[in-house]
Amino acid sequence: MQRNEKRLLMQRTEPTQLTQSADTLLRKFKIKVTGNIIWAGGITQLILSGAQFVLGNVVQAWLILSAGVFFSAVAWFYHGQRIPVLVRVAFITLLTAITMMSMVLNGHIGVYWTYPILVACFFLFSGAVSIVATLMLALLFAVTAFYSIPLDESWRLTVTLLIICALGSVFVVLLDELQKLLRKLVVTDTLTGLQNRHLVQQVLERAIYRLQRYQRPASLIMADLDHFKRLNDTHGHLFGDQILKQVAERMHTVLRQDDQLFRVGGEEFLIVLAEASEADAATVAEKLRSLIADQTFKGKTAEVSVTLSLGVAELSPRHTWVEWLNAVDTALLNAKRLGRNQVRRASETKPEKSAQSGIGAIIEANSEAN
Ligand SMILES: Nc1nc2c(ncn2[C@@H]2O[C@H](COP(=O)(O)OP(=O)(O)OP(=O)(O)O)[C@@H](O)[C@H]2O)c(=O)[nH]1
Repeated sequence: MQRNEKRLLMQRTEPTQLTQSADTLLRKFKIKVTGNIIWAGGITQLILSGAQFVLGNVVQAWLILSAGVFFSAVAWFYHGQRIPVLVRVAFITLLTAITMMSMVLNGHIGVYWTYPILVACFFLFSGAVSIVATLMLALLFAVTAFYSIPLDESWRLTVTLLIICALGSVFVVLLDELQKLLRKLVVTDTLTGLQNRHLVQQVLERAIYRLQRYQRPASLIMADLDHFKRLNDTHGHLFGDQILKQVAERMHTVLRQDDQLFRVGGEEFLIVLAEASEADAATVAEKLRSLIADQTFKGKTAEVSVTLSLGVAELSPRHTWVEWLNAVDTALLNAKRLGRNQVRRASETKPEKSAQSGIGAIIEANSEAN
């Protein structure tokens, strides 16, 4: 199978959901939750205003009705978008004011609204801000309770509000951890533990910026295991997986700390070398080649020899990140054509016309899908 065909097939079989970044997914989720909370706030206030009209509390009824109309308008206006912090603060402040007023005028009846407001606050704000904001609200409600309902009940309310604050804080911390984990999972290749292709564009663009701004060189190495299909067919896919893991581990031993190693395809690896000319990168590539070829690999069921073909390309000031990737890809293709188990440089390779279907175009297509 042609290399580019193989990659396009891989691209098609990856679920779209996985190609979205963790941040995009979480941002969309937060937008949805925040919008729904404001809608719920608006509709609840509209219903409550009706009840106040029936009870004859006209001033309260108008106040609550205005809040309900405002919240509903905000939810409608910002539908599917991030609601600005100031609007969220206004939402919570208005609800708090209405609840405090209700506690003063109606005693216990107002108390019931303190709980959903605290919970909403945890959803509307994130991290430490939500913890501090809910604590402040709990204190405000407690003070109002001591003023408007019997003392023993005020204590009970204060304790239950503080319990909600504590539970909510645990929820915020867990969510934060989950977000970090999700972010890591999205950019990690689960088989080898290397970075997958998600951050490639970002890392290459940073290298381009450093070259343009500070004239710092950078080079790429693209490495592909030779005849890996044959190895899979002979020893099985699980054996192939063991070899892939060991190859990744061996590669690490040659690289410096600030070199970035990605697994960008099935048996294909990309290395971004900061501060390296093409000659430096070719030296590293040659070390990698001999490190893989000179020592056998031991899987659970067999011991095999494996070889690696590598392409090398230095970043030039006229390169976009896609062109740079395609340059190294073409050099690798050349290494394959010339017999495999060797290193080829982009400077000695004629650029390919089919750059549009190369690895650069594929990673670009994945980024655009995010
Ligand atoms: N074990 C294992 N195999 C994989 C994985 N991803 C891709 N492959 C296999 O890698 C092989 C790649 O085969 P080809 O595209 O024909 O390439 P090749 O046999 O290495 O040939 P050249 O690259 O031309 O030297 C296929 O058999 C894939 O199934 C993986 O995660 N684990």
